[in-house]
Amino acid sequence: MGKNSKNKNKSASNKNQSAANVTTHAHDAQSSTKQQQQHQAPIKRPTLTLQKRNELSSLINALLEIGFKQPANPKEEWDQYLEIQTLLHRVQILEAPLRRTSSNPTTEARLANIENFYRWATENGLRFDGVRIAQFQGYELGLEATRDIAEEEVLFSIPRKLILSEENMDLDYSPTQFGSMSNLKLSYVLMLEALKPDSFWKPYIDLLPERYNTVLYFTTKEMEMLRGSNALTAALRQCKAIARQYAFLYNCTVKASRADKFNSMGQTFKEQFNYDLYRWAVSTVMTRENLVPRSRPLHSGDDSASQESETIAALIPFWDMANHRQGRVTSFFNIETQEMESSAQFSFKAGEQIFIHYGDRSNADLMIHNGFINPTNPKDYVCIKLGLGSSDPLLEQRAKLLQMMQIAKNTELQVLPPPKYISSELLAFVRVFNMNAQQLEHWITSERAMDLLHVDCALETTLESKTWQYLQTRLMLLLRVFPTTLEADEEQLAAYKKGELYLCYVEAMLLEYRVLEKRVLAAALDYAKQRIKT
Ligand SMILES: C[S@@+](CC[C@H](N)C(=O)[O-])C[C@H]1O[C@@H](n2cnc3c(N)ncnc32)[C@H](O)[C@@H]1O
Repeated sequence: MGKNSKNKNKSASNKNQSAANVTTHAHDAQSSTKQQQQHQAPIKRPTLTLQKRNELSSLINALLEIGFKQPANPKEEWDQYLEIQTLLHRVQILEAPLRRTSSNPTTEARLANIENFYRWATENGLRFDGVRIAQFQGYELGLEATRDIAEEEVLFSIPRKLILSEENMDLDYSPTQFGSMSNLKLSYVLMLEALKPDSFWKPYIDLLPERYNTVLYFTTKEMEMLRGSNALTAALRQCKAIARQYAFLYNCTVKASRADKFNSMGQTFKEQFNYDLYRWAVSTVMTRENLVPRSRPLHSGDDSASQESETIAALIPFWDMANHRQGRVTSFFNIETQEMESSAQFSFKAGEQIFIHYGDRSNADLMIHNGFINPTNPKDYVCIKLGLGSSDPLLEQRAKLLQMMQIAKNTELQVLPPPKYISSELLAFVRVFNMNAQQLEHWITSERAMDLLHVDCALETTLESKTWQYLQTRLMLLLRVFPTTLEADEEQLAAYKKGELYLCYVEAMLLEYRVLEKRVLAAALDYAKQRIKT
């Protein structure tokens, strides 16, 4: 639920939330497109030879095998990533003839499709006032105020008919193995529509970027820039998960058994599906999705309250042209009108860019899933891994005390930017980690275990100093594993900003991300040092 929503008819629209299950209904728009489809002469598209298909099959098997292998250590994780990239590169070479020719390779080309988009969107119920889509340096497209706009003023409303979700999937002719993988289903729907020459959604798809800056588009050299960073594992896992999903989709569509039903579009999909198309669709979803309530309850007899609480991932044309600025969520799905509504989170002057707030996210999360970072992110944090040793004789007691504070014994905890530095859970974990048997016994039997979460909790001096010593050492080690120092990175970033050093968008983002992560760790390290002195 959106933090600023009190209206029970409005369902929140925070991009952070995860999505839900499958439905049995398709949109009206979808079925009319289906009818048109049946009367259409088939388009001649390139297909792959049997030999290439066989080669692809063995690459798919290799991707699945490595995709399910758990790496034993960071080196193995990195090596797996390199192996997956090599396999995907070979896949891309084999699939090259299937690549979609995009009508929108540049921002200017996207803009050339804008009149068509407006016509389609307004004919189908988009209402907007004082806003237009425009180009902005550093953002590609965004929303611009065409007049002065007051805070809270309604900017636009988008009807359900213009919202693309898994509900547009024709379940009679779709793979049954998708289960509750909402993002995968939405990506599948988007790919189907992108392959249809006369899709209802074509004017929207023609306005989308052709490629993205998400981790799926990083080269291995770019990924290497994250060496030493706490974001590396999450970035590698994301690439691995998407490679695995591609192989899974290949098996349940291209290599589907004869018993599986596919309509003519499904047949086209079987021939045309390729990794590049999936990477594009998944990145479109990752960078632009929002959550909306299902249009109909999943089970008959469900009331509107359950409809409201069950949300699914969706693409919302026009709304998804807005860029992010930290603030508050001001987009809601109005259950009564069945429209997505957005109001202004600040006042805007004519000509200014209108930003919306996507939700509170760390820079690592923004970089991995959205392909940008926020250099002044007040909600940033750096996740570090902590765990109790299995040979620790006090393991059970420590785990018990941690559990009393709802902290897992193997977990990731947050280092925060000033003025907080160390999250409550991180501090409590390190305190418990450094306790002796007597201290553990004392805190387990006391009713004040939660006090350990507070920085000013009264603790024995030796325990308090061991805690801050431990944090100091850990933070120092985290900074040391980076191949470059903070000072060297700061210098490079300054040179880039002065125009003395050329970096592409992703390289500059990665360099700045590294600087921001190191600044958070270095500030927390200074803080830990101060705590030791006092
Ligand atoms: C929902 S789309 C917004 C429209 C997008 N700019 C376009 O041209 O289609 C989200 C994407 O916009 C860009 N973006 C959004 N907010 C940004 C910001 N504050 N800084 C840089 N890029 C941003 C990122 O590429 C992100 O993945």
